[in-house]
Amino acid sequence: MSCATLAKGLLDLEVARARMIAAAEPVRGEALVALEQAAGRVLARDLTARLDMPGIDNSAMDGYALRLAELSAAGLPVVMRVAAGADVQTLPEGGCARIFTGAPVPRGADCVVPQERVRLDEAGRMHVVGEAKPGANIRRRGEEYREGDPLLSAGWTLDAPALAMLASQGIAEVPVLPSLKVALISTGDELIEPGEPYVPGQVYNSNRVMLKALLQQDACDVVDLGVIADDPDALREAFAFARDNADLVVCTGGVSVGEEDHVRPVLDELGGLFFHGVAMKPGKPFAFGYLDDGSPEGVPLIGLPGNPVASLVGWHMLARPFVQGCQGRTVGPLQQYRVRAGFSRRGSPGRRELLRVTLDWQGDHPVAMLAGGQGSHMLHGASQAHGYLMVAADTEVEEGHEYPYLPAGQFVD
Ligand SMILES: Nc1nc2c(c(=O)[nH]1)N[C@H]1C(S)=C(S)[C@@H](COP(=O)(O)OP(=O)(O)OC[C@H]3O[C@@H](n4cnc5c(N)ncnc54)[C@H](O)[C@@H]3O)O[C@H]1N2
Ligand code: MOO
Repeated sequence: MSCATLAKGLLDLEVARARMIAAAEPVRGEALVALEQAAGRVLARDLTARLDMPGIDNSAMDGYALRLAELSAAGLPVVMRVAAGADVQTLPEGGCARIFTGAPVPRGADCVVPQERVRLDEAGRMHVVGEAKPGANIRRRGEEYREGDPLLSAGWTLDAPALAMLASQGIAEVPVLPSLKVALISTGDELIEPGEPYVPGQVYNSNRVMLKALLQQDACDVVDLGVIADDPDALREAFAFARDNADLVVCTGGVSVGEEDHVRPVLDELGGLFFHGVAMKPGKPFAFGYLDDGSPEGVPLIGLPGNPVASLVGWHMLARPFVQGCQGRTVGPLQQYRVRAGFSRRGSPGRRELLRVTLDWQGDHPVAMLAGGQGSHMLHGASQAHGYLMVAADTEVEEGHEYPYLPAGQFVD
């Protein structure tokens, strides 16, 4: 998108995203944690295999292990039985072994035939029905990787399959980067907490639980400072505490231009603003800066808009890539592919719009439909969405035309 089309004073979304990624400094240090505690954590060092995988030749099927050369119309007597966990034995000549999935293939056997493809005669001899091929159904030692081969690189996020692979190597503890400590602040005199009695005019604090969940999903340690009043002194005090007790400060609300919006002036006073205002809808008044802690740059602060969906979009597009960079994770480009719109809609002047949509897969191609109301205060649509349809500034959405679609799965990887 050309910058000429941007609303005045607003940064292009891709430029803002690139700035956030470039500004992220990975946390330093290393901690050894148990595998069970390591989900979502980031690997601090490259890991190599301790063992060949698989560790021994073993059977891929419940069946019979044999020497192919010994197969004849007379069949083979079943002379041994090997279950998973047994020692590696040698197959006596002229016989076959009853074998189970994962069990060590006896020395000498060169094929396993699944039990569905054999017939046992009255004398208990095994006959293969159909063809048997050399090496069939044997999982060879080291066929996946060998001792010393690279397994995972530093910066890898430890998800369930990665943890399972490490467990399969007998690894019980992993070296990870320290958790990012994030102070979370909600601002707004109108905010009440879920569970409190409803008072018309007051607003339940939904950003707090949303951001806590998002931060925790990304394995951050959250220092929740609760709600801070719309008052510069209170905000100053909260920012100073957050700066001294966290690696990053995230606050919501009070980041726009009204006289009740104190985030920007207090940030100017306690540190410095890096940028404020991004040409995206929702999420325009996104602010990023540093709180001065005496170091060259200080403690980063992200100011997300108060409107809940603006906060969510600001997190997905800009705050999360910064957090991932600070966690030592590699941040890739936004994943997108083109999808046809199943609706028409007027364009957003000067701002790229991120419409919350569902994908309808009933036809021969997916069609994006609006997931619900698109106001930046409308959480229902956001809760139903499968992803965002990204529409350039000043661009009308025309039914049947294709637009970039950003699947939501990329924001929880
Ligand atoms: N004159 C202008 N007014 C506004 C502009 C503008 O450019 N000029 N921008 C609008 C846009 S866009 C957005 S987004 C909002 C963001 O404003 P703030 O970040 O200052 O947020 P607040 O004013 O504090 O609150 C906005 C809205 O969100 C509700 N809110 C706030 N915190 C929470 C929370 N924790 N949980 C649930 N809801 C929350 C709040 O009650 C307000 O309804 O500014 C526009 N205005
Ligand atoms: O950026 Mo605001 O989020 O349009 O409502």
